[in-house]
Parts: sequence; C-alpha cells; structure tokens
Amino acid sequence: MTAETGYELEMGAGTDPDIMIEVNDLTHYYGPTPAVENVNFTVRRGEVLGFLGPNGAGKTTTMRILTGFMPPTRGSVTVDGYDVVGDSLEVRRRVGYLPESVPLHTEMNVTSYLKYMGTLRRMNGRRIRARIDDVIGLCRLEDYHKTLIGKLSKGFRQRVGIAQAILHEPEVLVLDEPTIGIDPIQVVETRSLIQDLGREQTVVLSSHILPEVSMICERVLIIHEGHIVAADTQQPGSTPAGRGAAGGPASMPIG
Ligand SMILES: Nc1ncnc2c1ncn2[C@@H]1O[C@H](COP(=O)(O)OP(=O)(O)OP(=O)(O)O)[C@@H](O)[C@H]1O
Repeated sequence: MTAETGYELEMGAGTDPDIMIEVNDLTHYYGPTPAVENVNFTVRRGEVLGFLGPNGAGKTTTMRILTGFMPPTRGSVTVDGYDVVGDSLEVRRRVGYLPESVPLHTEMNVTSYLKYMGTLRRMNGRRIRARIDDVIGLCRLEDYHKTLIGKLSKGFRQRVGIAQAILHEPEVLVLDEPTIGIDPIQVVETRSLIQDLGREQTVVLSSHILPEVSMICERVLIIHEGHIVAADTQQPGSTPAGRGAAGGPASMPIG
C-alpha cells in the first residue's frame, strides 16, 4: 500500500508491463453509421500520445471507450491490463478524463466541486483535502478556489476540468480537445500545464490542431473517417515546418 494513494493498484493479468493501453480492432457504430472501425494501437507507460483528426473523425468516440464511459460495438480496450467493459471500475481508478464538454456544476465553487468529485470517487476526506490543495496548485487555481464555477472564464473552467481529472492521481490522463474554445493566452497556459502533467503520466490527447499535438506529444496517430491513416513519432516541441514533408502529420490535411 502506498502512503500517498492509500491503496496499491495491481496490473491486470497477462499484461506487458510496458504497455498501458491496448486497443484491438475497436469498432463503434451509432445505429448503422460506423464512427470508428478496426482501430488498433497501443500506448506505452509514460507516453504522451496525440490523436489528431478533423471534426467527425472518431476522436471523441475513441476517448469515451478508452475511459470506460461507453462500450464498443466490437473489439477490446485494456488499460493496465484491465478490460474497459469487464473491469470498468479498475479502469476508472486508473484513468482521469477531461471530456470535450466538462459537466461542471456552475453553482458550486471550485473547492466544493472538487470535494464533491472526490466523494463520488470514494476518496477519503483526508486524501480529498490533500489532493484539492495539490491540484489547485498544479492547475494554478489558487486565486479562484472560492469562485463559483459559473463565474469563471472558459479557460479557467477548463483548468477545473483538468483538476477534477487528476484529483484521484490517475496513471492515465485522457484529454479530449482540451483547448477548444478558449482564448489564445489560456491556450498557451493549458498546453504548458498538459506538458507538465505528461512528464509524470501516460497521456492521450485528442485534437484537430496539428501544432498542438506537435508541441505536446511524442507520438501522433492520425484518425480520419474512423480509421487510423498515419502514425508518426516525433520530438515534442518540433514544429510542422521543421519536420519531413512526406507522409508525416506535417503533410496531412486536417480540419
Ligand atoms: N451520439 C451520436 N449519435 C450518432 N452519431 C454520432 C454520435 N456521436 C458521434 N456520432 C458520429 O460519429 C462520428 C464520429 O464522431 P466523434 O464525435 O467521435 O468524432 P470527433 O473526431 O470527436 O469529432 P468532433 O471533434 O467534431 O467531436 C461522426 O460522424 C459523428 O457524427
């Protein structure tokens, strides 16, 4: 048992210790329409993976399935060896999720909301208090901890969304379009926060913005019309102009 988390998370059976997420033949249909089809990829422990694609490509569908919020029509996903359908509780303990639209309670202040989220996740009171202090510091919300969420700008709400996602110290962080709709200064700050978090955690980031994934991610998968159409490994921080023109994400028409 670790002093920090209060419990120890064991790996699921038959797991390659280097692999944190394994996606096999993932397929999802909404009615007759395929949103993703036969998607395969793995994410290494500690890796920061970008999921890049235009609107409607299947990013949100994949993120929802990865986090155990929606079962796939076909195929399987494991996180730390646990199946997202059969072991969804184990998966949720390991995963922090920032959905595209964060369901924040606008009538609560930041601290009360985080406390409420900690209670929902069955964290004990002492740990909730300690973690609230930690995440408020990490997400640079010190000046707003007593502010009603409804009064925060979109950028600060997004920080609250990230704070709730990391509250239970998940090993994996899944961020769906984390900078969409926020102003340019907040975009820079949010990206820098994600870069900091990526030094400690496995991160899957979905985006339709090529420079965003180029800046933050070590590896990029490009999804188009529900299929992975390209993969590229890169140095985070490299600019599209500085990378090869043939085949890599720099040359892919996105969005
Ligand atoms: N609840 C739903 N019911 C029916 N079709 C859906 C639903 N959600 C998504 N779709 C369809 O599935 C496909 C993939 O959508 P998805 O939201 O996963 O893509 P995305 O890459 O996240 O796009 P966006 O950035 O616009 O959210 C699209 O064709 C979309 O219209």
